[in-house]
Amino acid sequence: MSSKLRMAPEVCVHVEPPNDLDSSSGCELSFELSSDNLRSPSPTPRLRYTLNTPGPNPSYSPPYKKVRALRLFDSPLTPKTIIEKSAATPALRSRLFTDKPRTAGTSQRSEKPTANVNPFTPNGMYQTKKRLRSTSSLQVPHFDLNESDASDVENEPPAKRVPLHENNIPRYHQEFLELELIGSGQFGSVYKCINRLDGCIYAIKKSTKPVAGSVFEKTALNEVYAHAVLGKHQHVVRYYSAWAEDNHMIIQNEYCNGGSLADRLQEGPLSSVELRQMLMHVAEGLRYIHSEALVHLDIKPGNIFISKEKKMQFTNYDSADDGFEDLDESHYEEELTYKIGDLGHVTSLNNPQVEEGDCRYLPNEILHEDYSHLTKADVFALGLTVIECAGAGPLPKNGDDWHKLRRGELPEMPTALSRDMVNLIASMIHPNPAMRPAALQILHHPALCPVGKKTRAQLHRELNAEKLKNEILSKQLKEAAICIKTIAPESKQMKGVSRISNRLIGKNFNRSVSATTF
Ligand SMILES: Nc1ncnc2c1ncn2[C@@H]1O[C@H](COP(=O)(O)OP(=O)(O)OP(=O)(O)O)[C@@H](O)[C@H]1O
Ligand SMILES: [Mg+2]
Repeated sequence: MSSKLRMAPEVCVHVEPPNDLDSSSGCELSFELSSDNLRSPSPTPRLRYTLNTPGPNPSYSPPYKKVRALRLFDSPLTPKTIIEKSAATPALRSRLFTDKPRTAGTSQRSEKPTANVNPFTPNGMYQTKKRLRSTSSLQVPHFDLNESDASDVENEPPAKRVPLHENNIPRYHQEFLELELIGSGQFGSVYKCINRLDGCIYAIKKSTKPVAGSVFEKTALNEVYAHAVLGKHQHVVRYYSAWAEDNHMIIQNEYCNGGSLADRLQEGPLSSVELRQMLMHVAEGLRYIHSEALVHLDIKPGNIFISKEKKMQFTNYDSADDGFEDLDESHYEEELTYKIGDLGHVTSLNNPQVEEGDCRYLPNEILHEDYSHLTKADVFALGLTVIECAGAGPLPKNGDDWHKLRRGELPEMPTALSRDMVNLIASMIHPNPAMRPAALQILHHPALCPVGKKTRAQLHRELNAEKLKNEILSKQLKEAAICIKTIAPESKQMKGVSRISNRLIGKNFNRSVSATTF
């Protein structure tokens, strides 16, 4: 593309912009040289210029003050070199030129840097809604004065704007050290990796097949979109990043060191306490997902992950050398957190694109394409997950037993469960989805909230009282330690006292109990 200054009558100069110069520069230039800006002739021009203006008496002199200001005529610079120079001046360049060449007829919008629109973000959902509204208004012809809205939508660029195959980045081996394969499923294989830079462990999921440009690209992106939106909850596997490499989709997630719930079930059913905890955690995760107007649609033990963490069970106090070294050893206990993962089937409640999950956990209504109670499909799948964890697995894929479960009939469950728990599970697999509890109702059910009759305020009061008691006991313990130190004058004697105190308090003795002995 070139901007053209007409020179009359003898010379015609083409101003060739640099390769990355777009037509906007031409626009500016031609504006600058408009007839409005014509000024008086300049002294002895080397070249005689004229503007291609409709006005009378075209001048054979430099056309206007700003061009003279460029010192075109008393410097060896040609218009071409001026533009080349200006291209090298960032401030001016950024004003004049955009980074990408603009082709004729390309709209302003296409020059924006491209990025996908995540359909699960509020903005993405809004755009989908608009698109749906416009489609439905096209299907039912009517005189809608709100046309501008629909035409806006037609002009909307597509949500997926970054072709994966054009965005391959070789990050995997550069950034991560592969430790081991930790699992594989329908979509891909998951590797335990250590990030070379931050030294932390991650679960990296790689699609088995190249997805870029294939029908699986949408599914792969769906998982990334869902992870990106649902990345901030204790009971949802955390997402860090995703990219395409060798046309495969790669997702970097939080590593759950306890494996999947399905792996855990290989060791036998959960106890009633474990079952209660698992149900509470997954229901919390579901409540969060549903509150974001999304549904998981593939809840099952293989997609619930366990994170094991050593947690200190006792408040630590000042660890100065007080002769109570045994007591300073923190008492750790392993704490399990269940997290919902594998978000490949997530869809939005506003515009459900249902991809049926595992048939063992699928409720009847989804098979009949009734999507009016999608959140309850997750509740149903969680109900069956609980049944499996209580020892009634493996669940049937079809046949009479499959139908029995869909009729709401509970199988034999080896784990001893309270009546409340049995009632809760039965309600979760109710044949009528409307009758199943919502995730929040599960959390408030007496089976999970045995203190359900106590109000929040009451629970807070009790908690504060316990904290206060704990604080007083810790203080007493500390004072006792100081007291022992001051009583024992010599280190030899001190050793004796320490021995006595060790004997008195004991390594495995509960600190709060030992404090009461003073
Ligand atoms: N974040 C993680 N931490 C630990 N292990 C994981 C993690 N993610 C996946 N895994 C392991 O990899 C297996 C497969 O993972 P995932 O379910 O995400 O893959 P998939 O291909 O989508 O499976 P599906 O067959 O359910 O579609 C899991 O069952 C689990 O054993
Ligand atoms: Mg899975």
